[in-house]
Amino acid sequence: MKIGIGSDHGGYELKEELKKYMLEKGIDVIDYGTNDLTSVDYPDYGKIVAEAVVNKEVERGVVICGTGIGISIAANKVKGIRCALCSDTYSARMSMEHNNANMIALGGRVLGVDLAKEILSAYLNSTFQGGRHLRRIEKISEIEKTML
Ligand SMILES: O=C(CO)[C@H](O)[C@H](O)[C@H](O)COP(=O)(O)O
Repeated sequence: MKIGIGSDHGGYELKEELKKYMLEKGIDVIDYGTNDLTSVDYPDYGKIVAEAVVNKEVERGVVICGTGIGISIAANKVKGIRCALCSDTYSARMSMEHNNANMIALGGRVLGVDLAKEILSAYLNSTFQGGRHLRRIEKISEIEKTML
């Protein structure tokens, strides 16, 4: 599996931890920045990872800012993205099983590293269940088509 990861400065430290965690597990990771704690703007990183997912450079994306809120909002503006902000393992699993989320967002100032790893693992180890959930995902795509 190839995962794209990105963060602003508020998510940088957690990004580095999660990148190391995935690499240790043999997961291919592309890091889209940021590369240090210098203040940057989360929409830039939400967008670049979201575009990498939509363009199939990576299979799924992980984005991190201070709360995960801003970067998830930004990622969800890219057509075809379903980015789920997760702060517990159940939601992370459901985001894939029910919502087929192609990205998750995490809060670097909200989550401890161990919980963040558990959330990421729950997300990566889950698969979309299809069925009634597919119908609902398709309705989300229909909404996207009507957007101006
Ligand atoms: O998106 C956010 C808030 O909605 C993130 O938490 C940002 O990382 C945060 O806003 C950055 O704040 P800072 O005071 O500029 O470090």
